[in-house]
Order: sequence, then C-alpha cells, then structure tokens
Amino acid sequence: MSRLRIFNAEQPQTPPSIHQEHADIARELAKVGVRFEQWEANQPLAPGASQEEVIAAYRSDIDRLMREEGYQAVDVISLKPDHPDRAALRQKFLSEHTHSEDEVRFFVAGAGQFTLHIGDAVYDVLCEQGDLIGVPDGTRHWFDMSEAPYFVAIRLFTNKDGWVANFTGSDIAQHFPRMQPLAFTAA
Ligand SMILES: CSCCC(=O)/C(O)=C/O
Ligand SMILES: [Fe+2]
Ligand code: NI
Repeated sequence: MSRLRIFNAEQPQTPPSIHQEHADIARELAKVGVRFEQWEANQPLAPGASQEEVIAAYRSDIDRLMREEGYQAVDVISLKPDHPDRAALRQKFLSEHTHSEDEVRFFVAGAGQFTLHIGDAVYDVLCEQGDLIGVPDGTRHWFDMSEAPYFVAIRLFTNKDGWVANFTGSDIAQHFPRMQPLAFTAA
C-alpha cells in the first residue's frame, strides 16, 4: 500500500501525519506541486527483468509520455534483493540532491521510498506498483530502496543525457526514516 508521511523538517522524531489512501496522498502532494498518479501496471514483470523487457512491455505508455510531455530519454532501474551492487546502488540516491528537470518515475513492480524536502516540511512517499510520481525540478529530495531492493521503475528524462544530480551537501537525509525492506522479500 502506498503511504505518505509528512514531517516537520526540524523534527524527524515527532510522529508524522500519515496518509494511505491514494486520493489523500495525491491531494497533499498536489498542494506542493508534486504529481502523484495511479497508472495501470499490469504487465507481468518481476524485479530483475531487463531494461529491454520492461521498455517493450510499457512501450505504449512510454511513447505517449514522450510524445505528449516532451521527454527525450528513458531508462529502467530493475533490482531484486540479491543484486551484487545493491549497497552501492542504494548509496547513490541516499543523500539530498536536486535535478534541473522534473523527476518522473513510474513504478511497474515492487516499491521504493522518495523523501522530498519542501520548505519546512519533509514528505516521505512510499511508491508502489502502479504509482507515477513527478517531482518538480529543483526540489530537494533523496530516494531509498532499502537494504533489500525489490522494484522496477521506468525513469523519463527531458535531458538527453539522462540522470544528472546536484548534491546539496546537507546531511538531512540521515535524520529521517530509511525504507524498511518489503516483508515478502525478506527471506
Ligand atoms: C526510483 S528511480 C531511482 C532513483 C532516482 O533516479 C533518483 O533521482 C532519486 O532521487
Ligand atoms: Fe533524484
Ligand atoms: Ni544533521
């Protein structure tokens, strides 16, 4: 189940407000300019599927987004808990950063946790299969996949060069909850 927790940026220990209904999550995120939608993710793809398989399965959605919203590049992150580089891949996204383009991600399997630092608040969004999130350019954020990653996400870029991050140097991400491994993947 998708989940939004909203913290005060200065008070990571204080219990956050929590939303678990998709409409509530979308409404709260829309207030701060973040896109959150539920899409059909009905192709039988498991984490670990290749980029080619994922792109072929979602070709029509990808083509439509590229045509209608002007994306120039697409790639896929597809990870399962035994990936040999999982620790390094997790580390890559764990510190606060921004991008000079919107971060648009469609989760076609599994789950991952985006945390957005907007003004005085921190929005921690657990995205699950079927969720599309669009984080505006310049938004400070980080992403966790847990120590046992289990997800397939399609990434769309307006920049032809794909993923480029600007790290803020802040340690704020260390103070907020990390993603817990999905129960069904913890063997
Ligand atoms: C779920 S896609 C991988 C994370 C990513 O691309 C990013 O920029 C996280 O902030
Ligand atoms: Fe990012
Ligand atoms: Ni600190």
